[in-house]
Amino acid sequence: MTNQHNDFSKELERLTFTKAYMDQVIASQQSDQESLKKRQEDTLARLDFKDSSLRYQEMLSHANFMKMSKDQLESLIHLRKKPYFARIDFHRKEKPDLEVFYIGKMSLFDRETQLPIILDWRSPLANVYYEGRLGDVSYEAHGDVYEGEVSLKRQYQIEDGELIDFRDIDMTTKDELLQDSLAQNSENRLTEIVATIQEEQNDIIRADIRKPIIVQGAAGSGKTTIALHRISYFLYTMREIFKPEDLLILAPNRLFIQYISEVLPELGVQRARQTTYEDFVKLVIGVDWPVISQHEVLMNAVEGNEEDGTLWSAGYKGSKAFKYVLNTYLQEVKKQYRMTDNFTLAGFTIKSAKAINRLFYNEYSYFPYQVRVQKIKEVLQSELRRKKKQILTKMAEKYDEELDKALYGFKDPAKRKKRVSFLITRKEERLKEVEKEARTSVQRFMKNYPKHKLVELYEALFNEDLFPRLIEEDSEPLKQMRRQSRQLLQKKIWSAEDLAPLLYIHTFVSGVDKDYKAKKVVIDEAQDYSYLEVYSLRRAFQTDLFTIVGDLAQGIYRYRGLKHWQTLMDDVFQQANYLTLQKTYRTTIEIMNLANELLQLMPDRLPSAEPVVRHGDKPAYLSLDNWQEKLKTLVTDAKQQGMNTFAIVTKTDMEADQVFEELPHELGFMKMDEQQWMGDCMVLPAYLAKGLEFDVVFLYSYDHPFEKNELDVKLLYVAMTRPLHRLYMIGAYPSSFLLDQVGSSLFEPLDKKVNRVKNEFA
Ligand SMILES: Nc1ncnc2c1ncn2[C@@H]1O[C@H](COP(=O)(O)OP(=O)(O)OP(=O)(O)O)[C@@H](O)[C@H]1O
Repeated sequence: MTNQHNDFSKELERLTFTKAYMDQVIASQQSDQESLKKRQEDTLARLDFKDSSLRYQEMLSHANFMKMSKDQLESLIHLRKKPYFARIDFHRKEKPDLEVFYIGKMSLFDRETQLPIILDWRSPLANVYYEGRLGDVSYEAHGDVYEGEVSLKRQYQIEDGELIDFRDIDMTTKDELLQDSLAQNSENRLTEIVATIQEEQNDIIRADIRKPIIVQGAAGSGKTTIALHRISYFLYTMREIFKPEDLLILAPNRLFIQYISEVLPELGVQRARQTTYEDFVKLVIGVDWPVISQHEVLMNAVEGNEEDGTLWSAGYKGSKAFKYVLNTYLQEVKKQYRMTDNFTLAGFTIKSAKAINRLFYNEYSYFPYQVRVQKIKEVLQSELRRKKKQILTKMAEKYDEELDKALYGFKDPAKRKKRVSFLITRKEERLKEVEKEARTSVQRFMKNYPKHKLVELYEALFNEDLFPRLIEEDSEPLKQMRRQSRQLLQKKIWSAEDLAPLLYIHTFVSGVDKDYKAKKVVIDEAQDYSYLEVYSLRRAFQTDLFTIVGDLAQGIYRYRGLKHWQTLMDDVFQQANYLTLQKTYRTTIEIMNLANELLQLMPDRLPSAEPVVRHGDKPAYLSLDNWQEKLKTLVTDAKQQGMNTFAIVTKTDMEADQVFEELPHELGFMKMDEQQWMGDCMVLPAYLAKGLEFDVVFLYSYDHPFEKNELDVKLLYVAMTRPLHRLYMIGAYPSSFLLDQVGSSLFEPLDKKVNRVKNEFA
C-alpha cells in the first residue's frame, strides 16, 4: 500500500505546497480580473458617440486580454483539483544536481525563481516521461539536444486535490495507471489521456509539427484522442504563431463533434473550429442547398435501393480523373479572362490589353481569378489617376496651340473671334468630357471581365456540349453521371460528392475568404474522404499542416473513400510522415479477438489489432426469442456492475427504426440521428456509431443480417469494435453476424446464461 511508502509524507507536503502556491496565483489573478473589469467599465462610462476608433480599439484589446486571463484563471482553478499526474527525477549531464519535475496539464512557474513548480506535459523535457523507461535519455529543445538520466518515474492518483495513491514505474511493472483508466466506464464523451499516453502514441503527438502526418490506426487505438492531443501539443509549441482559431477540425458528423467537443477545453484548445466537411464547404462557398449525404447513399446501397450508377458517380466525382477534368475546365474558364481591347482614355492607351493580360496570367497567377481582376482594377485606377493629368494637359496644350494659330492666323477679326470662341468652348467641353469619361472608364472596362457564379459555373460543367470536350473518352457511366448531376442541380440539390469539386472551383475562381482559411487542419475518420475532398482542402488552404487519421478497415464508404494512404502520399502530401497505431485500448482481448477475425475477410489485408491486456466476457450470441426480456436482464446486470452507456447497433437505418419501436420503453433508449444529442442509451445504425464508444453494445439483426461482402464486413467490424466491456449479438442466426466465418471458441451462445442471471435477479 502506498500509505506505507517512505515518500508518502514528502509527497503529501509537495501537494500541499503546490496547492497553496496555486491559491496565491488564483487570488492574485482574480484581483487582476477585478481591476481589469473596473477599467473596462470606466472606459465604457467615458465613451460617447464622438469617440475615436482608437478608444474602441482600446476597449477591444482590454476585452481580449480579459478573456485571455479569464481562460487562464479557469484552467488554473480546474487544475488545482489535479495539479500534476506524474513526476520524473532527472539528472542532466551538465548540471551538478538531480532535479525533480512534476508534470501536469499546464505549467506553473515560481514567480521569483522562475523554476517550474509544474511542468507542462507538452514541454520538451516532459517528453522523457513518455518515451521509453528509466535510464539514459535525451530530449530536444529549441534545436539543442540535452542528455541525462531518468532515475524515477512516478504516477499519481489525485482526486479533488487529495493525494489518493502513487506508483513508481520501472522496467518490470506494467502501466497500472493505464489499466485503471481503461477499466473505467464510458461517460459518452472522449477524455484526455495525458497521464497515460503510450510511447507509440507519443511519437504521433510529437512527430514533426511542420510536416503533414497520416496515421493508420486500428479501431480503438486512440486515433481521435491522439489527433486532439497533437493539436494541443501543436498550439503549445507554436503558441507564438498560431491561435486555436486558426485550426480546423473536421469530424464525420455533428454527433461526433458533440462527442469530442468536451475534451478540447480539457486540453487547452478552446475555440478551435470544429465542423463537418459538408457544413464547412457550404459556409465557404456561401450556398446552402440541401445535400444528399453519403450516409443516405450508403444506406440505400445497403438496403438495396440504390439508384443505378449512384455509387459509380460518387466514386468518380471524388477521383483523380475528375480532378483532371476540373483542371481542364478551369483552364477554359481562365481563358475567358483574356482581354482583347486596350484600356484607354480619350483615345489614349492607358494600359494595353497585352500588359493587362500579362498581369492576369503571369504576375498575379498565384491569386484566384476574381482576386486578380480586383487587383487589375486597382492598377487601372491608379494608372488612370496618374495618366489622366498628362492626357488633360496634352489636350489643353493642343487646344492652346490651335488658339495661338487662330489668334495670329486670322486677319479678319470677326472670323478670328468666331474661331477663338469656338476653340475655347470646345476645349472646356472636351476636358469636361474626358473628366467624365475618366470617372467611369475603369468600371466600364471591368465589365469586359466575366462575372462567374459558382453554381452556374458548376452546372455548366455537366453540359453535353462541354463535358465530352474535357475528357479523352466518353462512356455510358459518365453520361449517366452527367444526367443525374443535371437533374439534381436543377432541383437545387447537391450530392455529398459535389462539395469537393465546388470547393475546388471556388478556390480557383474566388478564393477562400480569409475568415475561413485554416492554417492547420485535422481530419478524423479520413478513410471516408475521397481523394478530391482532401486535395481540395489542401488547395484551398495552401498549407501542408494536416493531421490525417483513419482506419482503412473501417472504410465503409469505400465506393468513394480512400483505398490506400499511398494515394495521398503520392499526390497530395509528398512530405508526409506515415505512422501506424497497432495497439488498441478501447476494448477487451475477447472482443478484439473476434473483431480481428473480420479483418481476415477484408481485401485490405490489414494487420490484426493488438489489444492491451484487459480481459472481459466473451462476446455472446443470443437468439431472437424473447429478446426484449434478455436485453432487459443484460442491461440491468451491466448497470449493477457500474456500466453507464449502452448502444443497440444495427446494420441499417430501417432496422434501427424497427428495433426502436419494439424496445421496452422503461429502458430509456433513444433513436439516434445525426443531429441529436448523445444519450446514455442509444439505438443507431453502424455507420453513425463509427468513432463512438459505449460500455455495452448489442448488435441486433432481424431483417438485415450482415453478409459476407466487403461493405457488410466493414460495417460489422465498426459495430463490434464500439464496446468498452461487453458485446452481445441478438439475431435470427449466428450467421447474421458472420459468426459462421469465425472460430467457434471466439464467442459463446448465451441464452442459458441469461436465464441464470435472470434467476439471480428474481
Ligand atoms: N493511452 C491511453 N490511455 C488511456 N486511454 C486510452 C489511451 N489511448 C486510447 N485510449 C482510450 O481508448 C478509446 C479509444 O480511443 P479513440 O476513440 O481515440 O480511438 P480511435 O482509434 O479513434 O477509435 P475508432 O477508430 O474505433 O473510432 C478511448 O476511450 C480512449 O480514451
